[in-house]
Amino acid sequence: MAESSKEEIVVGKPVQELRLNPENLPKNYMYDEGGAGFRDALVPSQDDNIPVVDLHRLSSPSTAQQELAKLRHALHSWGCFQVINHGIESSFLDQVRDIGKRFFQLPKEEKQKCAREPNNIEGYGNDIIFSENQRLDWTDRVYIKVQPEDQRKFQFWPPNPIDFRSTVLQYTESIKLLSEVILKAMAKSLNLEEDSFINECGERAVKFLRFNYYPPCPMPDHVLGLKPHADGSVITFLLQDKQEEGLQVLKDDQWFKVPIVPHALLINVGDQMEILSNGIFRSPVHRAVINAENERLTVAMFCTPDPEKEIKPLDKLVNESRPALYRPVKKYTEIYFQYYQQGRRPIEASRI
Ligand SMILES: O=C(O)CCC(=O)C(=O)O
Ligand SMILES: [Fe+2]
Repeated sequence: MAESSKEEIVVGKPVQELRLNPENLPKNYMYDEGGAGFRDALVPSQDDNIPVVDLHRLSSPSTAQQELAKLRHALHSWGCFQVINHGIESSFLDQVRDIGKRFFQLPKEEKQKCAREPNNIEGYGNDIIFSENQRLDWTDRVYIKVQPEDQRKFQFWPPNPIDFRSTVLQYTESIKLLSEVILKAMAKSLNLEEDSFINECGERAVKFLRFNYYPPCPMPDHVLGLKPHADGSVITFLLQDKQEEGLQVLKDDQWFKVPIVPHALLINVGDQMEILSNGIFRSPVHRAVINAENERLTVAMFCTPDPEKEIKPLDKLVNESRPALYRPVKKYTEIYFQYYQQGRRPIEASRI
């Protein structure tokens, strides 16, 4: 087998095409050890469920403290939470899912118009293949940088569906506002100045949007939609599929199913937030499983700092009893994908 390199060695076929030939699934998609285990994850108990944080309660003086305590607990124990009453209309969230689904239904030639280029993640495509023995994910994607505005590369944005661009722009604005509310609340939950995390991200903070499309798979017990990973972001907003579950999160060495909460967005702590919070907030390892019958589509918005900013534990969270647990990092997104495709966690390189 070839050693893993930093160059893409071959551009793989779309997963949507592979599924039409189930007898010949490439071995890189197969996990022999899978068994029914992949899809039999635990359901969180009522007493220790993935917390649901209500933004109305968070902004109302009589309930704010209780909700902040819930948020802090969520970020420390699960590293994720579902947010409700976030102000984004459910019908608009449906529209965001819908433009994604309609894109993946287009003919191949139409989708190829915004195909990613070798060694580049932006555009329509799937895993970058760095080595022959790399495990591959059963997913096709559209991955685009949506902020800062002057870094948008519209050649990688689908020209079809016709309302793709306007919907994405509106969604980006909504998430930008919501992310500020969430980052302020996260800072307050640690008794920090409310702009602490926002300032660390900088005025030229970067947001990536990714549509993850998981076609039905003939071997769902031996193939993963997305291999175990933690996000490289500060925080990630995940709009789940309306019907199909598939996301699992690792806690105390066990996989738990992440339920679908109607109208909610799931928020994940990313590695750069784990570093900023000096490990108080946990960037959780998660994965996506698939099924034989139905497609699944999710939309992830990764909020990341200006890559020129150095990210390190906030001074106020470092003291004698809790020394800095991470070295400073810069341009984390660039190293992230190399590690990801090797099934490794880039945060290990930063841990002291
Ligand atoms: O599709 C999912 O459920 C998970 C997506 C995810 O983890 C990601 O895009 O990083
Ligand atoms: Fe993720």
